Amino acid sequence: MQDGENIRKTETLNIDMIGFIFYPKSPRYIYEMPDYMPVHARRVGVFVNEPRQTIEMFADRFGLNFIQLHGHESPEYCRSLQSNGFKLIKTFSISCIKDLHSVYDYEKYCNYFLFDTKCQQYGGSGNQFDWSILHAYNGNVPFLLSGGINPYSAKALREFHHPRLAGYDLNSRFETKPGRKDTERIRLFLNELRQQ
Ligand SMILES: O=C(O)c1ccccc1N[C@@H]1O[C@H](COP(=O)(O)O)[C@@H](O)[C@H]1O
Repeated sequence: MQDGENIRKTETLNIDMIGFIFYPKSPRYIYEMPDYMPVHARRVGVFVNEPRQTIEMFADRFGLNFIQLHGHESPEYCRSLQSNGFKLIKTFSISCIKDLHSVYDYEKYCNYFLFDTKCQQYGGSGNQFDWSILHAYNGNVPFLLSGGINPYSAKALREFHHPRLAGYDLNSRFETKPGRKDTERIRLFLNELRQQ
């Protein structure tokens, strides 16, 4: 998210985490702190194949609680970030069961995994993948479900169960424009999601 007032409003919806995209090619890219930063929601920084110095600089500047690695970062790189005190969310791009094979190499170093749709531009595609592929994931690390989740996804999400599912990542399908969330759309969606 990019705008202070928009962040403040979104946080009132009892969101657990709010994300900041530090990928320069993204329309959501941010490099200066907005005039309001989340207090209750955890701050997540999203990086794509960045060197450690860049992650450290933004983590310090934005007071990040989690680092989301959305590129081709290796297990060794995750190990080194973790040993420097970072809490990690490692993204895996999914289009078939084979895409889950490498996740187990990252287990020791990550607090969460994030399963997103495989696409050309790393993330923010707005497209969903076949969530049933995730039934093949039998690791211990909890995961966040991502990729094109939209205001009409609530029913399907309520019907999707997995013992390690820890949360949902709402991005481009809940925006008025890149980097700005439609808080009313999120509020209605959360109400529907929480229905029995
Ligand atoms: O949103 C972006 O611009 C972005 C760019 C580069 C890497 C990740 C990015 N966003 C992440 O992509 C997923 C899925 O988003 P969507 O729902 O399909 O729009 C999400 O984790 C975002 O944090």
